[in-house]
Amino acid sequence: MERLTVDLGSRRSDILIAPGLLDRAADFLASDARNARIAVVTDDNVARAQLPRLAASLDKAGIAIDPIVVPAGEASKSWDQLAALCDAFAARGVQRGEAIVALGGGVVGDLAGMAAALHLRGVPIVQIPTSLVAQVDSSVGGKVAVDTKAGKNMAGSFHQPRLVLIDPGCLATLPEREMRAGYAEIVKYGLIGDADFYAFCEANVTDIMARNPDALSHAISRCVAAKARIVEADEDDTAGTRALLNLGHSFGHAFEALAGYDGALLHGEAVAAGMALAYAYSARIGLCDPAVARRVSAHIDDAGLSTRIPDAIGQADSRQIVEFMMRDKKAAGGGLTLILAEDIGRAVLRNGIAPDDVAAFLDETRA
Ligand SMILES: NC(=O)c1ccc[n+]([C@@H]2O[C@H](COP(=O)([O-])OP(=O)(O)OC[C@H]3O[C@@H](n4cnc5c(N)ncnc54)[C@H](O)[C@@H]3O)[C@@H](O)[C@H]2O)c1
Ligand SMILES: O=C(O)C(=O)C[C@@H](O)[C@H](O)[C@H](O)COP(=O)(O)O
Ligand SMILES: [Zn+2]
Repeated sequence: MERLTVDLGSRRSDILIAPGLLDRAADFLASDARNARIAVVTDDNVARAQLPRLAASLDKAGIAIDPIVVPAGEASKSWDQLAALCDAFAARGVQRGEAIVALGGGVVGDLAGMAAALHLRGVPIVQIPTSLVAQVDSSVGGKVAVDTKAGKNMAGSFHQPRLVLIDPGCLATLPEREMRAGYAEIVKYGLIGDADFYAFCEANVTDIMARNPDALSHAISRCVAAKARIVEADEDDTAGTRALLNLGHSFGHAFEALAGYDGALLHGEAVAAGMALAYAYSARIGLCDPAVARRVSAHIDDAGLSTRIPDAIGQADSRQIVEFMMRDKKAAGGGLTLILAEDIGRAVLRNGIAPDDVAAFLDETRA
């Protein structure tokens, strides 16, 4: 079993990674139960595919689950579901110090984490990520949020998990499309700061997608270790270090908002296109070699992900895309703030980018 930590003193997270870990989850959760019960937030897909494994492990330890099941999909990252979860915690009498377990993908993790941050002004959260996005990215680092009319994750907080249990075996039941979407966040870690890992991705994309245990475990642990170091350096995303994890997200979040959170466009798909566009724009302004941008685009394409403005945004034009991008959480001062790139493994934060220039660039990519 691999053990990693996000060392933030009293907000420290322990991260355990091992195939089969879900079947041993009770070994790590016993202290979180009260009156031999524990509240588990999940979604309806994961309730079918993976909850029975968690329940069996806890049952052996004499602990019963109080399942709270939300509908699968991004639409659940809403004010309504957040309020319903807070009410459910209150109805179950969840007390301070008693941890909530989030079993699922990034939607469940972000939503349950947000509700845990609010209930009684904060109860501990244990993340058990079951999607690739969640295992390589969202379960670590404490960003929790819901989507609002203004855009993706516009109301949120930081609520570090006490514990993250990552069982790559959970991915056996994850649909292919979700695996591909998760791969986008894996590639991101190579692009922002680790050219060797990016080369590993290029060479091993087929094995990762095929859920080859060695390739998958290596990718998960490299991403989680990288994220742990970034979060330790800049937990609250104010120093410009954590912002690099947002590569592709300014474009991507705008696409998701315009597509409407109905499943037509997944987060990872939006980020994949956003990363290709961030590199293409970097080449356009002379920040990186156009050959580098083409290499990134070719790899994203090889992984079965689109590098273009998604059809799911319908009739929305470049101005509307840029309007959402202006509301990005990274925005500071005038103009757009984007994560751009000088090379593979060298992402940079840039402020004051002219919105008109980005709109013109987007128009060109559509032509
Ligand atoms: N907090 C962060 O740092 C962070 C990082 C990245 C992404 N996110 C957020 O995460 C969300 C995307 O996460 P996601 O891609 O996991 O989406 P998701 O939670 O919707 O999960 C994807 C789909 O796979 C299903 N699923 C999950 N695990 C499964 C399994 N083992 N077997 C069968 N089906 C399974 C889910 O039911 C869902 O239908 C977005 O809202 C994004 O903004 C947050
Ligand atoms: O953990 C982070 O920091 C990230 O940026 C990881 C992203 O993959 C993730 O999608 C995150 O939720 C985006 O954060 P936001 O602050 O842009 O909403
Ligand atoms: Zn993301």
